[in-house]
Amino acid sequence: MKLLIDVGNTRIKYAFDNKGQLSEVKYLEKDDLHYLLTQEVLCQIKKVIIAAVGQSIMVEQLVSLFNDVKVPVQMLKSQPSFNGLVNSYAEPEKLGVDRWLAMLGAKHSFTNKHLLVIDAGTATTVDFINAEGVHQGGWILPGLQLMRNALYGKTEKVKGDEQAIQSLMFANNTTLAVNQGVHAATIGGIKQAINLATGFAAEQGGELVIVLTGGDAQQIQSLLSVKSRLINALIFIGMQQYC
Ligand SMILES: Nc1ncnc2c1ncn2[C@@H]1O[C@H](COP(=O)(O)OP(=O)(O)O)[C@@H](O)[C@H]1O
Ligand SMILES: CC(C)(COP(=O)(O)O)[C@@H](O)C(=O)NCCC(=O)O
Ligand SMILES: [K+]
Repeated sequence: MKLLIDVGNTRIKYAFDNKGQLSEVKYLEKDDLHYLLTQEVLCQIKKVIIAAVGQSIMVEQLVSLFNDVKVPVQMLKSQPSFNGLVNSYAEPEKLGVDRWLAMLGAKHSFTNKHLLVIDAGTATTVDFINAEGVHQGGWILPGLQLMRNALYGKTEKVKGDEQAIQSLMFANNTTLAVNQGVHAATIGGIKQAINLATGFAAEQGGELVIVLTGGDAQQIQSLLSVKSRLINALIFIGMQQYC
């Protein structure tokens, strides 16, 4: 059994791969580490695979914990190409490994499709891969929480709470104006990406699939007017290709 860990800038997620079977995805709480390090669980873990884009101190702690108990740890990095996916960055390792894995997960889930992969986490990332598996590039936007926090932090009178948004209408109080505003900005950006991706797909022929993942994926999906697929475990499906 392999333990797969995804360290994002907000949360740490983990799942187990048991001979190709993926467990459900869990959010790492403090007590979980004690559980993972119990003899019962540890003797089943043959290897730990980590993909990290943040929280370096936590990552160091995790690595040293598993080193102490002699469980091998593999740190993943974005590569120039792997399993038919081609990285477009001139410096491939600089592409966030979570973006790389989400693309690998999407490509594995929908073969021979043009893919627009959206990871709505701390940042909202958008990446486009053509049906041949060649990454055409992407965008990094502040995530929903980050946009709200930027407003709360740098203004005096803008305050509010996070709210699930049902509509993108103009708002007439501060809280809704912020919440609907940041959602509208995000959905607007995603629609722009869909337009671009649709153009590429029409030029090259073939179907476009929009794939969502990340903490805010459900919110975003509910506001998108076009069909999309939400895969919570997308990054882990990508990680399984390194098992
Ligand atoms: N229970 C939660 N805890 C933290 N963030 C949450 C929660 N539910 C939804 N979110 C949203 O999800 C985002 C984090 O998503 P996630 O995919 O875990 O990010 P990352 O991979 O960057 O750590 C937050 O910015 C927030 O907007
Ligand atoms: C863009 C990101 C901050 C997203 O991180 P997340 O929201 O998952 O915490 C991360 O993928 C990252 O640090 N990327 C490196 C820069 C790049 O991809 O170009
Ligand atoms: K993310």
